Amino acid sequence: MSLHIRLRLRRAGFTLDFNEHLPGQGVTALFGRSGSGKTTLLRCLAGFEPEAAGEICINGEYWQQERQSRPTHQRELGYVFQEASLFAHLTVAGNLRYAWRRVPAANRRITQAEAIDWLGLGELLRRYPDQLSGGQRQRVAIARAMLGSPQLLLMDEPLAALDSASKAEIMPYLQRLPQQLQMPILYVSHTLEEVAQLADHLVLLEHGRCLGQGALNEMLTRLDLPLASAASASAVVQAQVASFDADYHLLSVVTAAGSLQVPAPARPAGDQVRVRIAARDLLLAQAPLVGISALNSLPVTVLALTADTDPAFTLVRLEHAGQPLLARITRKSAEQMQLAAGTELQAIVKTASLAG
Ligand SMILES: Nc1ncnc2c1ncn2[C@@H]1O[C@H](COP(=O)(O)OP(=O)(O)OP(=O)(O)O)[C@@H](O)[C@H]1O
Repeated sequence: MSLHIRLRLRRAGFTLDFNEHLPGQGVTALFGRSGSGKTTLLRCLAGFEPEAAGEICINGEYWQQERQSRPTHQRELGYVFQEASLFAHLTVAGNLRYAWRRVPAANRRITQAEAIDWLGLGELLRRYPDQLSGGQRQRVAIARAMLGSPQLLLMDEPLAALDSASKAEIMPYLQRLPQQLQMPILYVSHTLEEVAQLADHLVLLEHGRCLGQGALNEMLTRLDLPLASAASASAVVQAQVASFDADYHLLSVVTAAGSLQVPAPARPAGDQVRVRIAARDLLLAQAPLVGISALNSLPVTVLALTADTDPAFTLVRLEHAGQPLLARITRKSAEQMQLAAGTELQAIVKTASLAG
């Protein structure tokens, strides 16, 4: 199962030149700054850019092979835009039914009841789009895109137009989608927090080219990419909820090699969560410390070091039970501690947060 995308599109002052194999399942984030070509790549996949040359093969099906290119309506895709474009004259139920009816019965992979349940639309079915909040409209747009039973779901910054409360409301629905939907999702974003919450895989775009792609945490902590020196640089590790301390509002989570206490609301034991550890929130010590306020300490090994873009700092890539972590410490400390690949240390986590 994979997506093979080889595309070239020339415009005045910009060339998209992309040639990658991407995972055929889960959420792949297309990340990069404004103008890096994220939307252009999605538009080529959707068949909106007739000038684009190359090859698009989606889990074994060719949508484009050099000069042979399927028109948009023959590409089984769902497209969710920044702003939901619902039919204003139809209720939520009507919008969903419209999408569902367009798919021949034999090709339907999702029922209306599933889409309504997965996006929490039960209470909204009789409303018209102008009676919905921005976040609700976007949930309907996602359900409608899913009901087209696509082979590929394209999402272009679906949260960008929402305020932070609406973003927080919609996020849990998005986080559950990959388990519910058996279809790959390409998700465009320029917000690292959003990517940390949602993506399994990350493609980094710059000037229309792919700078690198890989599993989320691998990419976030690679020292040769600009992600590691971003102000919000962080690692995201997989963990399981063990317990909740209601007195202190701390969630105990277990990672592969130890537990962490994370300030977060209650979650049921056994839930899989992502824990985000910002590079600036890691302190490094040569031996376990006692009598400090940080609650979490992890044994780590230095994998590599590099200069930060700020000359006062050094970026350190660490490994903790096979998971890469990232620390941003002063260059002076790195020199005084004589850090080098292979050095064993304790990483003191000042604070960690749940990413989902
Ligand atoms: N219709 C168009 N005609 C000509 N140039 C375009 C057109 N649309 C986009 N571009 C240019 O193509 C480049 C890539 O734009 P694109 O919208 O794909 O970037 P992006 O990474 O999605 O950016 P953003 O995050 O701001 O949406 C930019 O230089 C942009 O100015």
